Amino acid sequence: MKVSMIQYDIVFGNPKENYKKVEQLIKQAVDSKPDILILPELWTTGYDLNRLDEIADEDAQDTIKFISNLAEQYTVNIIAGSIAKRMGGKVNNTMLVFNSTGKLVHEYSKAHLFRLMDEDKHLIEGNSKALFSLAGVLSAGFICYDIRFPEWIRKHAVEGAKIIFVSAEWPKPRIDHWKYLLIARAIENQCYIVACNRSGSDPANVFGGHSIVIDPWGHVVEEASENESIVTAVLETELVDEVRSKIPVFEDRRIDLY
Ligand SMILES: NC(=O)CCC(=O)C(=O)O
Repeated sequence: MKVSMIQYDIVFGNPKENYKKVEQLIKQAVDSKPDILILPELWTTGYDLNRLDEIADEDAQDTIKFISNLAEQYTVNIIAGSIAKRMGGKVNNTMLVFNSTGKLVHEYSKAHLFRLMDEDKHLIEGNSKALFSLAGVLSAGFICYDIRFPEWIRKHAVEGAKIIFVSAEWPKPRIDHWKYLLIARAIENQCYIVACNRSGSDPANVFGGHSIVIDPWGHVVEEASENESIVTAVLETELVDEVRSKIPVFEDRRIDLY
């Protein structure tokens, strides 16, 4: 399986400009014939949370139409990062997953809100699971701060997820946490990690890039620099079963103790 991560500099608070930019980047990315494309967190608005009244996507309708058309046009599965989705006056940070016919197959709203970037003041947390099947592989998709909660990721690995996708806007000052947390999640869950961060900056933060693909042994398969880039990697999903049978950590858990 081939995956491409679209690490780009999100235009602050401007969904129209971000749609234009993402259309160009997706057109570029499909040249390397990936099975799955992934975008960063809150890619239509960035962290312009004070203006969500104006710029959140009502019921995600604009984004669903936009990404669904691109997925169908290029026959590619798209994990459309996350967007600010308004429903009934409340806004979630929601990941949207489309298959290669353009069908929306899964939605997940960020379960852990990140107070340091004021998410708790503007957004509501999600309550649903992150598991989905795409391109024939059982996977799970999380959003940024979620990766600091190993129990949440483990729950999905135990239920069979072989690839953990992550969309993020992770700031540069903690980019070492980003890398080490993701390597730890790959090793402890014996799965692939495909994690797409943004690059560039907004009025409050500089973001760290370094989108990354990690294999089930914890080895880095591909890693971006800090700059805008599209990074493609090949995943050998059989490796997940191989590692899980060699060191059967899921079976060896002491669920009677913890
Ligand atoms: N957008 C986020 O959730 C950022 C999380 C983060 O920076 C962290 O250190 O955790």
